[in-house]
Amino acid sequence: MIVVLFGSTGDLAKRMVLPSLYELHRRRLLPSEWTLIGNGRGDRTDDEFRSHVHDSIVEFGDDGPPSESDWQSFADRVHYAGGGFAVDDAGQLPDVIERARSEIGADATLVHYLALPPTTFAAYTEALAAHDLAAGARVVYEKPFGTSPESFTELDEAVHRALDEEQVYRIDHFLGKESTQNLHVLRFANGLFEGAWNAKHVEEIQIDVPETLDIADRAGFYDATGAFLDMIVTHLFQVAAEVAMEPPTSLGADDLLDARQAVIAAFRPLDPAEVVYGQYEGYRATEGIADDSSTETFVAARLWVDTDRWHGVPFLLRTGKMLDRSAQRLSVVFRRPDGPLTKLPADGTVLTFDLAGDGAIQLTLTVKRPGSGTDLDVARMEVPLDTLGDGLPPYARLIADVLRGDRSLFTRPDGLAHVWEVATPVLQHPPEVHPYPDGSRGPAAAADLAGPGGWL
Ligand SMILES: NC(=O)C1=CN([C@@H]2O[C@H](COP(=O)(O)OP(=O)(O)OC[C@H]3O[C@@H](n4cnc5c(N)ncnc54)[C@H](OP(=O)(O)O)[C@@H]3O)[C@@H](O)[C@H]2O)C=CC1
Ligand SMILES: O=C1O[C@H](COP(=O)(O)O)[C@@H](O)[C@H](O)[C@H]1O
Repeated sequence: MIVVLFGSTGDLAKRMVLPSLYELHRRRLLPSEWTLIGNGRGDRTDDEFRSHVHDSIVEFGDDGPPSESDWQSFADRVHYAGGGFAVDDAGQLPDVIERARSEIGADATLVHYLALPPTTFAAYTEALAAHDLAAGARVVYEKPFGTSPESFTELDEAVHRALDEEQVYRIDHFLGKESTQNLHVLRFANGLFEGAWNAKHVEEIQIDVPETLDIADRAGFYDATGAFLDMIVTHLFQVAAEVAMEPPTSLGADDLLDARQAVIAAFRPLDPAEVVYGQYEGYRATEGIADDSSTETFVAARLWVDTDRWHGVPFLLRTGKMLDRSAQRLSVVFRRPDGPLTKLPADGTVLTFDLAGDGAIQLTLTVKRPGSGTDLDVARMEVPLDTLGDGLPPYARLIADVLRGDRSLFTRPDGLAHVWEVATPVLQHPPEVHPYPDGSRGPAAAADLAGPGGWL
């Protein structure tokens, strides 16, 4: 297997892709014969690139500096091909690939990872075809796959001129999180939940991803993108689809992918009146951000899923930068049962998937407080997923899936095409942007979107 990492000197490569490849190597999860070729527009020697890879692993890997023996066996397989890569000039890449093929086999599968600015995806795809590097290859696209409905369609067409859909892996790393995958396992493995996974029993779904992070490192990218495209129509929609999907025929790759894409087609186009935008007060003072920027750094939205299962159940989505805390929580809020007990708390039965870090599943229940009488209390139990085994970080997990040829945790163009239809009313009529203090909970207007129990 020959992994070509385009954009290998960039931010994502440094933070995620290179440390993940090393993690897979350390855990012996890479194929027995593999080579990594970093690509970029500048010129570097193999050793200079290896040194960059080492620094990335030390800074962003999970386990600190690599051991000498693990590092040496990794570094020996790392090469660099400079001079860029374009239709009219392929730079050094074809020669470096030829050398790799002569070492590990002429039939080695090519995996191209496009860790590049999204505006360059189409041009690099065309260049792969032009230089005969597309046939039989797997190609990984970072997010966002298109930055508008029009650019999505153009990119999709460019990709399918060069590749069959089976060759394409569009990454959304929230699908690679352990807790996200546990959503369908927990639901379909436990009658307790599958029987109650519908509008009769569920009051609302909340997907809440507040971040304390600012955008200083990525001002240019962020100001052109905003929270709605960066997080809502990508990660939060995909997670919503994981919750909302109908039972797939099996948990096999194609069936899971089908089920997720099918339910996205039932997402109702968002109503701008049900979307709140905010911008943190210090945003415009950031270097690289215009004094009058109206980019949203916070979004709260009420999404409806038009299937019988979810009729009338709001999916409340919220995310923002520079908030008072960081969390990634998906909560299924169950309805209060009719019956002899009155004055039940609105959030007295909640199943929560903590998507951050190693992940956890929490169950909040209304119980009787010990003692005389029937005083109620709300208690929470938790299963931290790392107590059950050693999971892989999301990027490592998804890269391992690409290497195995498993597309179940990737996105598909039919689903993405509908995502743009759902987003269009908001893109055409963006809501007013409410300022919010740095380190706060976001604009007060967002509170009104939530149901009787408020945001959890
Ligand atoms: N950074 C992050 O945290 C995340 C990023 N992503 C996605 O990953 C992809 C890469 O992001 P990121 O690494 O931050 O991006 P960068 O801006 O760091 O760009 C990556 C590399 O692309 C190369 N490049 C090739 N062609 C061009 C070009 N025409 N203009 C500019 N650079 C070019 C550059 O390398 P060289 O100069 O060597 O050619 C650059 O270092 C994007 O699609 C992004 O949306 C997704 C999630 C998180
Ligand atoms: O893709 C992105 O995700 C991160 C949050 O993801 P994490 O799980 O790695 O913390 C977000 O901060 C960033 O803005 C967005 O581009």
